Formats: sequence, C-alpha cells, structure tokens
Amino acid sequence: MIYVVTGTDTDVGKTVVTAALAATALRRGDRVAVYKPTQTGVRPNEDGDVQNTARWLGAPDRLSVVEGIRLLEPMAPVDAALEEGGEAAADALPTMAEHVRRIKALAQGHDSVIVEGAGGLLVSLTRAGETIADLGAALDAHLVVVTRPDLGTLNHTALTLEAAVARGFARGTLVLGSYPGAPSALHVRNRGNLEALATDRGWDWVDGLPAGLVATGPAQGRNEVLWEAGRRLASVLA
Ligand SMILES: Nc1ncnc2c1ncn2[C@@H]1O[C@H](COP(=O)(O)OP(=O)(O)OP(=O)(O)O)[C@@H](O)[C@H]1O
Ligand SMILES: C[C@H](N)[C@H](N)CCCCCC(=O)O
Ligand SMILES: [Mg+2]
Repeated sequence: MIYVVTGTDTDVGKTVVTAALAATALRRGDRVAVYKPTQTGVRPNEDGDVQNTARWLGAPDRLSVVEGIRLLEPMAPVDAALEEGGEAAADALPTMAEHVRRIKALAQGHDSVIVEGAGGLLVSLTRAGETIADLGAALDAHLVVVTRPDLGTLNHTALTLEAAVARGFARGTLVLGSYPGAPSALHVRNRGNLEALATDRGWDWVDGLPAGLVATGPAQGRNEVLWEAGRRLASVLA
C-alpha cells in the first residue's frame, strides 16, 4: 500500500506523522519505505526529513528511507532549484514519471511506502508543475492530510480538503499533527471543527498526536514516545 502524506501548510508535522505511521507499520511487521520526492532547505551533510524519520525510529532493518532530490534553499522545490542552479537545475528536477517509477520500485520490495510531500497539497514538485496531489493520484495512494490546531487552520484545512476531493480523493485521512497538552479554548474548538470538516466529507479523522513528541535541538536517537504515539495512526493502515 502507498500512503501520501501532505499537509495544510509547511511545518504542520508531516514528518512527525510520517514517522509515527512508519512506526505503526513496522510494529505490525511490514517492510516500510519512506520517500521524500523533493527535500528542500537542507545542506549536503545535514539530516533531512527521511534521515530524521530513520533516526527517531532507531533505524530498524525493515525501514528504508530515500530522498528523490535535495536542494539547499528553504523554498518550494522549483524555486529552490532555480535559486541553486538556475534553469538547468530546475530542468534537472525529477519528473512525475521518475517519482512514480521510483515509488513503484520501492513498493515491490516493501509492504508500505510512505511518501512525504514538500509543503502543502498544491505545491509544484516538478518543473512541469505537477503536485503531490498529482503524484498521489498517479499512484492511487491513500492521502493523509496533516493539519494544525491553531488560528487560521479552519480555512487552510477546508481549502485543502476541497481541493483533494475535487482531484478525486473521495476518501482520505485528516490527522491533527500536534495538539498541546494544555489546549486553549481555541484549540478545543478547532479540534471539533477539524473533525467535522473531515467526517462531513466522508474522510477519516485521527485525533491529535500530542505536542512534544519530538525534541528539538541536537540530534536525538530512537524516540520511544513517537513509537508509542504511532498507535494512534493504526486506523490509517487498516
Ligand atoms: N507532535 C509533535 N510533537 C513535537 N514536535 C512536533 C510535532 N509535530 C511537529 N513538531 C515540530 O514542528 C516542526 C514542524 O514539524 P515537521 O518537520 O514534521 O513539519 P513538516 O510539515 O514535515 O514540514 P516540511 O514542509 O518542512 O516538511 C518541527 O520542529 C517538529 O519537530
Ligand atoms: C522549506 C520547507 N520546510 C518546505 N520543505 C518547503 C515548503 C514550500 C512551501 C511553498 C508554499 O506553499 O508557499
Ligand atoms: Mg517534513
């Protein structure tokens, strides 16, 4: 099965959800691959999203992580390529067909392949302007949309779900990526509103992963709290 993890925005917790989903699949015995088609904003020796995912999970044998292409600038992929190497670099971005081929090859040797987009649903991944929504559709993937609980999320989430449904994702899963331990009245209201945005469209809803799953700062190793939190995503795999 192929899962595409996108979000209502950048920085909403897609990587944390990707890692938690991978933990759930690994726990049930799957061979799991995590693919990031375009990793931007990371220097050659730095950890990107897939390396962080592998580290948080303790780099188990049954997990493979693969980056499509890495670009330096913290921008959308096409812009990051243009900044780094001009038109030639943008032309050298992998095409949609190349991403599809790589992901299908991963699906041959793994039970679950989890693909993490860059930014939100309609950010261009390729020079031709195809998006993670196009990639998900080409793969007939299960779409996972990660959202956040704070102010502004209702509009972003409604727009994202409407666009996803319009592109043929009649079903999918909305996940609240990070929910504070001491929520404000706004967080509580948004949690209910977000659940309704999902379920009114026939989408599944996964309640908030707790905030504080991932320590920031110097590289942290295997994260037992994240492994445990992965259980909340078991319904995505069912
Ligand atoms: N549940 C959580 N617990 C703790 N920290 C979190 C949680 N979710 C997200 N974060 C933190 O919020 C920040 C953004 O999360 P993350 O990197 O997963 O976002 P993203 O949507 O993958 O962003 P990008 O578009 O760059 O891939 C990170 O510093 C991450 O550690
Ligand atoms: C650099 C960042 N962390 C992401 N990888 C790229 C986010 C692109 C967002 C583009 C946009 O929607 O304006
Ligand atoms: Mg990420």
